Amino acid sequence: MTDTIERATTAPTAPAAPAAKMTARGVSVFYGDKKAIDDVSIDVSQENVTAFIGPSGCGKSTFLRTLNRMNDTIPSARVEGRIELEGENIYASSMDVVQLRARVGMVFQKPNPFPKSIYENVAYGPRIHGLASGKADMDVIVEKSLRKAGLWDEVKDRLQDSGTALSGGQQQRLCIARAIAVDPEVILMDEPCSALDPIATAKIEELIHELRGRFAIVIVTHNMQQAARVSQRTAFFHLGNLVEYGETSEIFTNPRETRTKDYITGRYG
Ligand SMILES: Nc1ncnc2c1ncn2[C@@H]1O[C@H](COP(=O)(O)OP(=O)(O)OP(=O)(O)O)[C@@H](O)[C@H]1O
Repeated sequence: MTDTIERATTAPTAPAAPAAKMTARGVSVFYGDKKAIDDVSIDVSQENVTAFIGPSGCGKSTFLRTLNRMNDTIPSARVEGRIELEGENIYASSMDVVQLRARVGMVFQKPNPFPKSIYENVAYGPRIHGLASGKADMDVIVEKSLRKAGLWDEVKDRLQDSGTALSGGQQQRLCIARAIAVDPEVILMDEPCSALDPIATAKIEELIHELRGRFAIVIVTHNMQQAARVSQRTAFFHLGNLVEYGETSEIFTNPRETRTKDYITGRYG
């Protein structure tokens, strides 16, 4: 744990009360009769990387998925409460879910590029959202997105190769480029490094640092060192409850709640 604490204290500190990009108020999530998330309220800002931590099954992924309505794809899932993106209720019947998921992009645990070329993986979103006016414009979007995802130099000479032929870490950066290509406001990452080796993991963590501020980033991680390294705000979940949410350095060095302390000191998890 010493390692965690040292890293946490050297992480950049969050500015005071940054404006919220997304707000959740009184959010509960049910799978059938089972309540997986109980009355969670949280703000997510653009300036900070926000980490969701907590033991397996505590509801981190469930709550993350409420932020871009990915739970809509699970028939038994039901969401109560209010979630706003820039003041707009994302569960309103007028909300276009395809647009919402472009504004709030997602990167999954297992890299999931389309079985298409590297170029097409990135171009697909801008094409369906009508963001490019022609081939030259699309080329610019693809290059910019791959550059922002730290992948351009590795793939610029083989853009027509299949995305699935890349290494796992490269595939994950391709998925990040794909999310970036539609110019999202928020990027949700659900354990984005859990299938990667330490070197590929370090590259994704570096990338998260670089993307911080341009996009609001929310990351679910099992790895407390990772939360301490990449985030400025940390939310600790336990049994569907949000136990504590605050500056990452505070959560790791001076948690207010006993349950948080027990978790970060490895007493359970
Ligand atoms: N599709 C689903 N149908 C029914 N129950 C589900 C579904 N997905 C998750 N759950 C349940 O909801 C609770 C929260 O699960 P969730 O996956 O959100 O937790 P988590 O903290 O992300 O866990 P992990 O760290 O293991 O991924 C668990 O009890 C889980 O079994």
